[in-house]
Amino acid sequence: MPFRPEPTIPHGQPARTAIVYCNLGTPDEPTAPALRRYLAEFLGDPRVVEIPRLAWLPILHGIILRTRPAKSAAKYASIWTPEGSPLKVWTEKQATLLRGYLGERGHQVTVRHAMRYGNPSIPAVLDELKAQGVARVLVLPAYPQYSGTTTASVIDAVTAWSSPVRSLPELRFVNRYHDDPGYIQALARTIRAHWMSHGRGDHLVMSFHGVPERTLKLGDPYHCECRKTARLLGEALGLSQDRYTLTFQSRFGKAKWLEPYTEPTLVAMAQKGLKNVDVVCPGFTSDCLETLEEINMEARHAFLEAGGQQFQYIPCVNDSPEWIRALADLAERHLQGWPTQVADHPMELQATRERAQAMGARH
Ligand SMILES: C=CC1=C(C)c2cc3[nH]c(cc4nc(cc5[nH]c(cc1n2)c(C)c5CCC(=O)O)C(CCC(=O)O)=C4C)c(C)c3C=C
Ligand SMILES: [Fe+2]
Ligand SMILES: [Fe+2]
Repeated sequence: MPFRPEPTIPHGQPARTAIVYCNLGTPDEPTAPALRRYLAEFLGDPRVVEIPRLAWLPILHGIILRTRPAKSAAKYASIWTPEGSPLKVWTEKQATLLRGYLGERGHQVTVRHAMRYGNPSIPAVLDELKAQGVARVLVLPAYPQYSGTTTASVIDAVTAWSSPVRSLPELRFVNRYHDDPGYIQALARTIRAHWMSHGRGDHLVMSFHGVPERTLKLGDPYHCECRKTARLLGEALGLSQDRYTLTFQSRFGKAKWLEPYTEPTLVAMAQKGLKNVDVVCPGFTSDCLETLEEINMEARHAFLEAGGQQFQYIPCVNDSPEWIRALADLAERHLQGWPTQVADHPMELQATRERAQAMGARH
């Protein structure tokens, strides 16, 4: 490891450093009331819908929250698992595995997951960590590409929590890792493994969550970062530019969003004679409604209806070892300078020295 030596902490001391791995959040149940609560919080966030509050809140509460919750609940019901929402299941699993990886590397850190909307909320997790005496918190969003709508909103939630707190832990934020080699390799390996076991289509569509086009004009780097991820992923897979296409999905509302849109692109491809397509969603680090329902159900149906013959959905990086290793590397880089390495136990050190001396080693 090329890292400089870090201060160590004695054995048996509580971990005073924490990582909060933050994802978007998901409803507690696939029901209209649970969806109403979740969507009210999500779509009430001024980072997500940038319409003046006075105009937006009556539309949100008077129209959208009367109709959308039931429709969205039916979609969630179609992907729900016995353990709950896929986004929740994967996010929890990723945090557990990250804790294990970092522990194996000798770091004494608490790893918790938190959700920007819904539960466990960012303030609830931070309150708990503070009560445990945690002195340093690394906030690691589950979003590789920075967007004001997602990453900055996580930062808002943390700073809103911190503003009434007198004695604050040290805080660090990871803003982006869209071009991180570990992330790109984890994506490339997931895709190659899928090709090896299921065969390869004639074209790869890389579908990212969209944002309103206006945010690009206002300086949001999201579009740029999606393009860079797509280019690096294409290079890692050895694909020429005509073998893959970058698209944007999940448009919300009437405004223009980033183009090209995923589903119309797939339909146009099928109409032009493309028979076999592979679709991957590199901006999503865990499978969720937007990948399992919107892509693997709705977009699949549209492609096949338009004349396509085979639609292969390639799952997200989820709990793949390459991805967890990439997350651990990323966390390790951002933890630098914080005392997280557990010192070797003095008794064990002594025993090792004695063994080495008995074997004739020179110190
Ligand atoms: C990956 C990054 C994401 C960006 C950027 C993003 C922007 C964004 N989203 C909406 C509206 C909705 N998104 C919804 C679901 C959803 N969005 C993301 C990620 C990003 N969103 C994920 C991972 C999910 C799935 C959550 C899950 O529970 O599985 C939904 C809710 C579902 C529905 O009712 O359709 C909405 C609404 C906007 C407006 C926006 C940027 C302005
Ligand atoms: Fe979204
Ligand atoms: Fe969607």
